[in-house]
Amino acid sequence: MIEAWSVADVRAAEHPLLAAGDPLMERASFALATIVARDVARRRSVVGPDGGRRDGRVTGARAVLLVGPGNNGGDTLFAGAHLVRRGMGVLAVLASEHVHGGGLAALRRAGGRVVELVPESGGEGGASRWGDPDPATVEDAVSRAVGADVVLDGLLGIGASGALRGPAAVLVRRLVEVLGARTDRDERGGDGSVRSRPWVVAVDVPSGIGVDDGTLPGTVLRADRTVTFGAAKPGLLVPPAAGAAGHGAVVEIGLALGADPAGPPGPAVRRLEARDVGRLWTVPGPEDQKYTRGVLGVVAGTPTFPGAAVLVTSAAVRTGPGMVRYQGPDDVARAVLAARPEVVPASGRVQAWALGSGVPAAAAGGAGHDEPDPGGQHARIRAALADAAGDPGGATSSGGPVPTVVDAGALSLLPDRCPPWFVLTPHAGELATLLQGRGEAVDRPGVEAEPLRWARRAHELTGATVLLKGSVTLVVGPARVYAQADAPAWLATAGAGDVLTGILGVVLAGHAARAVAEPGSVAELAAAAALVHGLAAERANPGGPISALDVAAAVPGVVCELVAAR
Ligand SMILES: NC(=O)C1=CN([C@@H]2O[C@H](COP(=O)(O)OP(=O)(O)OC[C@H]3O[C@@H](n4cnc5c(N)ncnc54)[C@H](OP(=O)(O)O)[C@@H]3O)[C@@H](O)[C@H]2O)[C@@H](O)CC1
Ligand SMILES: Nc1ncnc2c1ncn2[C@@H]1O[C@H](COP(=O)(O)OP(=O)(O)O)[C@@H](O)[C@H]1O
Ligand SMILES: [K+]
Repeated sequence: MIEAWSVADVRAAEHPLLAAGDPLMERASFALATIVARDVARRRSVVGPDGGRRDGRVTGARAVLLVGPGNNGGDTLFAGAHLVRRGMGVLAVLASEHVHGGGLAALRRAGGRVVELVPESGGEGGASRWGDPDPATVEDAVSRAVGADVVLDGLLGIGASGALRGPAAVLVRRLVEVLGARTDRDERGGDGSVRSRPWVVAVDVPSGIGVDDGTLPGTVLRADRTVTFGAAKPGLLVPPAAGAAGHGAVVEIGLALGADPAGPPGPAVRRLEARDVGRLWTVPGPEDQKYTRGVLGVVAGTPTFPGAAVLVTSAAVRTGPGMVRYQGPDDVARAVLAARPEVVPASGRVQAWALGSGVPAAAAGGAGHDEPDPGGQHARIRAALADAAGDPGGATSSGGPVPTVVDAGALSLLPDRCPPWFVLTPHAGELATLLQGRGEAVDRPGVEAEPLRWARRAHELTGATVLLKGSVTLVVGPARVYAQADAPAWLATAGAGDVLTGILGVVLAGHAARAVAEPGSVAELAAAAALVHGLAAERANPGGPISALDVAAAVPGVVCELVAAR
């Protein structure tokens, strides 16, 4: 599991170490330089006599450091000194009135070059604070950066507030413009020697991201790699900022995060990895029979949208439940059975529900709609929601509350308050509609700009666990947040969400008692389902187009590998 800690928690953990004189910056900058040198060697790899590639030389490679006012700039300058000692040509661009004095002195001693960023007009005059380094205009600095092998973004770290300001902001905007015009295809010629884009390494975080909330308050230089110190930060996992972080590397610097029982309750954001999910998968034993393994009840699809019912049930059957029961109009049930003869088209006791995929939302206010209840599915969903909440008077009694996936049209049928074992699975547009219905003024772009904030808000307003779908799937439940980024972008295809509904339903059915008794566990189960969904999408056709049904077909293989590796 990757654990991301808030800025406040990182600062609190750093405090006693700094007070004791621990050389945190030395550790951080040495590790940073080691990773940068390794990346540069890989990027400069050459074809050997045997035809295989081997790492190239670091000596002679060029690094440009973008240096801001704080310790983030300090880390970058010290790392620059290490890179000079490894034979690299290093140029620091000072983008701030003040920079870390010790770092600057170390870089100079090592033999690194320094320029001071000045406004295009030539500056306001006055002596330079940095021992008269050469002035560099934004255009100079950009052309140096673009021509380098590697650029280290050390403008701002966890001390950032809001968008980059001042000359650093101008520099980054221009650099992004120039780099944006170069495609990844430009990177390497056939002999491996052509590089028209430098490798960009963000120091601790890409400068100017919302470190705790994952927002992008202004232009940010997208990194190919982020080397982060002590622990991952939420903004490296949460969109949209996560998209600027590239590959991750966490450098251990001795912070005892999570070790103090009186300290913070846990990481701000978590990301499950494959081995975590293998461990929590329910594997049947000899004593099991179909009813002990978990039965999933599905209410999905309408005569107009029968495909969703086929997709939910297909994915569910492929995920390994004891049984899948389907409830819906006869012609939809026939389509389900034609695709999946394993499905039982009758009501009965279930350990989890999957509701609403392919069912239109109820019209606001209810009355006056052409077809107020398409195929009778709204009535079935209402009954199932009451059953799931533990209402004993319902037509289908499961004998107690059961965990439930609430997708698509079922989101419009929720009660005011839900138990945390309801998992709402909106995409950004559906989340905006749900929030509008509860008095929030937010639209789809608003949700996309601040998905963590709005998923949290939906959790607060409804009480339910909220799984917000997207390239990174966010799950917010009681005291837990997960950010899963397991899926290829090819998964953005109609019906993919229905497949997730089926997978998640079966995961919940396999852990029904725990989900109800320990509300905190529901978010983890939902994150696990998102991981399986994403891996199945990749496995369905690595690197190419996929159909939703192909994702469902790939689930058994993914589960098999996860379980075998635990
Ligand atoms: N934590 C750890 O364990 C370790 C941390 N380490 C390193 O320290 C880094 C944190 O250092 P830091 O506290 O000096 O903050 P950092 O981000 O470099 O700069 C703050 C300065 O930027 C300014 N500023 C703020 N926003 C701005 C904006 N939008 N646009 C322009 N300027 C802005 C702000 O000015 P102010 O807003 O206060 O006027 C202030 O002067 C951390 O990321 C890591 O790299 C490691 O060395 C080892 C262990
Ligand atoms: N850019 C992307 N990269 C990876 N996965 C994505 C991306 N965009 C969407 N997804 C995933 O694809 C699925 C789409 O679901 P949804 O929007 O509900 O579609 P549908 O309702 O047609 O099934 C979700 O699981 C979502 O997380
Ligand atoms: K940075």
